[in-house]
Amino acid sequence: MTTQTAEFGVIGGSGFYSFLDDIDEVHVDTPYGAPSDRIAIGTLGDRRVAFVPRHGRDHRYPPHKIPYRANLWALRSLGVRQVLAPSAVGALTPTYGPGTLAIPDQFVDRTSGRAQTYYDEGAAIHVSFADPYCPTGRAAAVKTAATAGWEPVDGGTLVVIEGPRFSTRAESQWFAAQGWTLVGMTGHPEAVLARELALCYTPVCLVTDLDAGIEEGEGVTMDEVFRVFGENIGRLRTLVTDLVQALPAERTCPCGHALDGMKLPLELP
Ligand SMILES: CSC[C@H]1O[C@H](OP(=O)(O)O)[C@H](O)[C@@H]1O
Ligand SMILES: Nc1ncnc2[nH]cnc12
Repeated sequence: MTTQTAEFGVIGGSGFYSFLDDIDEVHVDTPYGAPSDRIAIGTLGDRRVAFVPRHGRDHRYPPHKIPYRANLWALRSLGVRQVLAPSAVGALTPTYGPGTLAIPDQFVDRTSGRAQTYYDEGAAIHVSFADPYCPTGRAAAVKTAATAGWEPVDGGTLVVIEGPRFSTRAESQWFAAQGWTLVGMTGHPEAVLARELALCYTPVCLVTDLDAGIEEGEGVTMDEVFRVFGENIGRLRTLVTDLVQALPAERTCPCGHALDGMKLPLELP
């Protein structure tokens, strides 16, 4: 068992496999198996930060096979209470071109078959989830990005598809017709598992492509996602670095109270 602790967690997405310079790496085991990779722990100013790449450093886990439960559990067991979740997403509206930063405020789950709860035996636990993301984290992300000159899209709905394939044009047009604005593959169950552990969770979405329903070429490709992500990784890293330091150390949001009064069937780490 490690003696290392961190209060802030960052879960890196596609193309975001490392963070922080001077790190200790720890292996953390959980009742849900091993996380996606070793967890890197380091310091930003006076903040202790733990980083895990959700697909693994070698991108070995496709979105439907990511050990989401282990990742969130491991972060909490290190002391993490606030999680930032950078992610590559497609846009469902042509006004959000590649390179757009978006901090959605809602998501729609279109995944299937993923383990999405810690509470599947021993007691029925139902967390509130009307607003899936931390209000403090979202506000800080919007403000930090705007201050850095990267005006973000504040709000919108991320539809999370099962993948690993990208959407058909018809699916994509249907998503857009619902009023949903972004599409990704990892936002669920990551956000709800964070809520089930009473963690704050803030999405930081980088648009890498216009999804199939609005782009006129061959459709989204993996190469395109990685290329655009690579072009923006510098400013995304800077943003996440600034954001960790901008977040209040003491939580006043509702996230930490998600389990108040509930008789949990398991002991949280
Ligand atoms: C690499 S193409 C699709 C892949 O990219 C996104 O990953 P992440 O959310 O971890 O940045 C998307 O959700 C897919 O998993
Ligand atoms: N168009 C897209 N659909 C689903 N996930 C994505 N991640 C990045 N771009 C995406």
